[in-house]
Amino acid sequence: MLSKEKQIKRVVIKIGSSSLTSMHGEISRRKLEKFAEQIVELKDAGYETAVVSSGAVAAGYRKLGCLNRPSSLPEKQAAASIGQGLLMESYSELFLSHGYVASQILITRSDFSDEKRYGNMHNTMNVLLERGIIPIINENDTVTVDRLRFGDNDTLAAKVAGLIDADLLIILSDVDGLYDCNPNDNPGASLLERVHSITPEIEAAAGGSGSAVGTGGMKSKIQAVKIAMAAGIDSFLGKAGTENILMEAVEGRAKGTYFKPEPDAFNLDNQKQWIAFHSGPEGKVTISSHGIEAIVDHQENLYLSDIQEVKGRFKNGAVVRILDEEGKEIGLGRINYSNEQLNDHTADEELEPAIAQETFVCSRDFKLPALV
Ligand SMILES: Nc1ncnc2c1ncn2[C@@H]1O[C@H](COP(=O)(O)OP(=O)(O)O)[C@@H](O)[C@H]1O
Ligand SMILES: N[C@@H](CCC(=O)OP(=O)(O)O)C(=O)O
Repeated sequence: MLSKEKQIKRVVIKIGSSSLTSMHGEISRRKLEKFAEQIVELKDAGYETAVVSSGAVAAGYRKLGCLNRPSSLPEKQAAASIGQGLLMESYSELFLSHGYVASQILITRSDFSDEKRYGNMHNTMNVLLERGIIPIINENDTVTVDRLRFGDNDTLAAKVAGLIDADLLIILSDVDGLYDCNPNDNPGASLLERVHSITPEIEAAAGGSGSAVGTGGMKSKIQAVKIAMAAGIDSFLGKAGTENILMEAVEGRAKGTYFKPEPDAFNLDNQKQWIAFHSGPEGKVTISSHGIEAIVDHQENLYLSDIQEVKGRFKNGAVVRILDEEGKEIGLGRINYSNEQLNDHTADEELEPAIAQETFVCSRDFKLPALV
């Protein structure tokens, strides 16, 4: 179940296309209404809720003149540009009828890797949530480049959960949890009710999408849960459309799979999360064993005298990979000097440590590569 000591206040709810569409792949007003009603119940009970909603392509492709959900990227983007507005109109109307205001936030992958935009998203969402608004978030489909897309919204939802320090990430899908193998192909599959770490067996059990409208399948949900777990956030995966599923999920008694980070999971603050998951490290710095002792074992700052080798070009303030003498990565950190200052020995140690503890993330603790 959820951490006993954890008071759930802020929740991110992700709903997939397959849970908002009819048999023919178009948006189902009835499903949208039922979903909105459950969110209203959470709001009435005092929870701050952000919604990551798919469905823009589904809501728009018919009006674009396509008979079926398109498969080419330009057509999907065009369909999303029609559908996103319609989807928002429906959400706004449904929430307003219960006295709540919805807001739209469209995000691309690069918004997370740009630290300023990351900070702006963080501040905007905090204001909205604190004022009782319901942010409705989706990928900004019309402007995303294929290679840089989230594609599915599971990863986006996990990153949003980290961004706003959510207490729980709820992923609603067309399946009532994670099974030990794809239940669509295996009638005897068993539901896994509690998961404490994403093992290779779990990753192997998670297959692709079973529907024509879903994109990520269980694979992308598990990757998303991994990101949430690394940020110390509990997740729940359950079936959309189930009566009271949202309230039961926050109360820790819903049917589905609860993912609870291991007790030793590292709860990264916002700055460290950005360094760990969103920054693009720009260079490599090898440090001495004395430096490792300081920055890893004693949680102290790293000083210039412990830097042995510098690779790549970076400005002061960039995030770099930190390696030990054998070339093994020990973490990521924001370096206070440029590669030129370090190589030319023109850095002034008096001013700042090379890497401060507050801007260092140890690989041992977050257990994930950067830029997941
Ligand atoms: N181990 C598993 N447990 C549960 N579902 C699985 C598993 N492996 C693959 N799946 C598939 O993942 C699907 C859910 O993902 P997806 O279709 O992308 O939904 P959504 O639109 O909600 O994101 C399920 O319907 C199921 O077919
Ligand atoms: N951004 C897209 C979502 C893509 C998608 O299908 O995601 P999902 O159903 O969550 O696997 C849309 O709104 O149509």
